[in-house]
Amino acid sequence: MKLLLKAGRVINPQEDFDGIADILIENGLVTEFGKDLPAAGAQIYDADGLVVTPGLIDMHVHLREPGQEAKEDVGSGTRAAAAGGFTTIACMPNTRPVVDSAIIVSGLLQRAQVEGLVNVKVIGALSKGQEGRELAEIGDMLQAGAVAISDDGHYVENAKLLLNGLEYLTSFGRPIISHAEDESLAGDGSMHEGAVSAMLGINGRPSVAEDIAVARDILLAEYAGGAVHIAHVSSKGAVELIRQAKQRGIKVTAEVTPHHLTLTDQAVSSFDTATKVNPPLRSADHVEALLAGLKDGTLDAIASDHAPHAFEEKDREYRFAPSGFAGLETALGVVLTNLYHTGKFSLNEIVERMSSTPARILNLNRGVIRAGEAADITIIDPDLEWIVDSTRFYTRGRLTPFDGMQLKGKAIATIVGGKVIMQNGEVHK
Ligand SMILES: NC(=O)N[C@@H](CC(=O)O)C(=O)O
Repeated sequence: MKLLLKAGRVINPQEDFDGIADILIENGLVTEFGKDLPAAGAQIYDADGLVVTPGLIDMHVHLREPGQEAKEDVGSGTRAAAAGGFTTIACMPNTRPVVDSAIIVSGLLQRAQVEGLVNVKVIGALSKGQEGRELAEIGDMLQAGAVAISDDGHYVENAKLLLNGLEYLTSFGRPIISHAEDESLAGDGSMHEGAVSAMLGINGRPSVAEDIAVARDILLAEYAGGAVHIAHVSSKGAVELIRQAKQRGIKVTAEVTPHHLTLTDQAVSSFDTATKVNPPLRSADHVEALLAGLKDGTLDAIASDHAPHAFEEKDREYRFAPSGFAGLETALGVVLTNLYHTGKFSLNEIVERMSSTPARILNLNRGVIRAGEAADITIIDPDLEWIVDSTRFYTRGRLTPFDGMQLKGKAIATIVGGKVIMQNGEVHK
């Protein structure tokens, strides 16, 4: 089957290309890329007026399999990814049981083959059971196909364990992804510690909890010569520490979420548990620092931290509700509305941070449109105005702090391996 994407504005940061072009797809691969390609025998997708990019990649997703399918599973999570314009996602290991052995990695990859609509990459746990005591079967998991290692959802309190992990991973060229919030400081808090938490009478998770953890992780990475990736950076102190570490040549990369880039702790004033997330939504000065960090390359990638929970779990008093909310179906719209349409970021900068860069960090053969490579492509209407309606989400965990918001910009087609799996918001399969 041949598919010709006709006359779209192709933004392909890896090749330094931004211009009108056609893309010919055959048997799952991009075969030609250029002007006025012959249409003979091909199905045509008219991309005139649309933006065509390498498939978006979300390197931080909770698919909840195995064991927590009431929140999400591979089928519902990858449908949500397709709806949001993502062609590849990497899933976190804080499941039940934890993804801490090769057999679970293989099982999950097999499930993804059968049930997954988009490419699923697996991140294995750093410690057995994510208990922070003993290293998990890291080498075996990487051999089974895991692309990174993380105890996400948990702070790795034991510095020796993290150091051992970093040293061990140097021989594999894969990063440890760190959930950097010191639990002794943040543990009993439900939101950012500051004026708003004081007013609401909710215990806070202070930004210094994140700063301390990031500082320690950077020092350990430097000492071990290993690579650390800081997940969901949310504090201005963390941004500055990462900036300095990069200047010193330490192997540190970082991601930031659409919600931390756009919302503040003011959102919690509603006591809506859809605003509860780890790390928490912080004050405006932190948001400013995150935007500056993303702009100057201190923060490398945008990742959703899609963390769905069942409605009844979130439908509780603020401090008892679990942290996290759905992110895959709003990520691109939130980013385009707040970063592109405000003139702060170019489309090229956004595509880089949502596709090429996560591909580089996870060492994936993706994030570029090039003849001979897999035809994973996202087609975006940057000017489409829409209202977030969580009742129409594909994810099972439908809570989001963006519900009801008017956004501008949306993925209107998702192509994975040459197959159009989402068109105009409808996911096929
Ligand atoms: N980010 C979140 O708020 N939640 C994550 C776990 C975590 O990172 O705390 C989840 O798995 O639900």
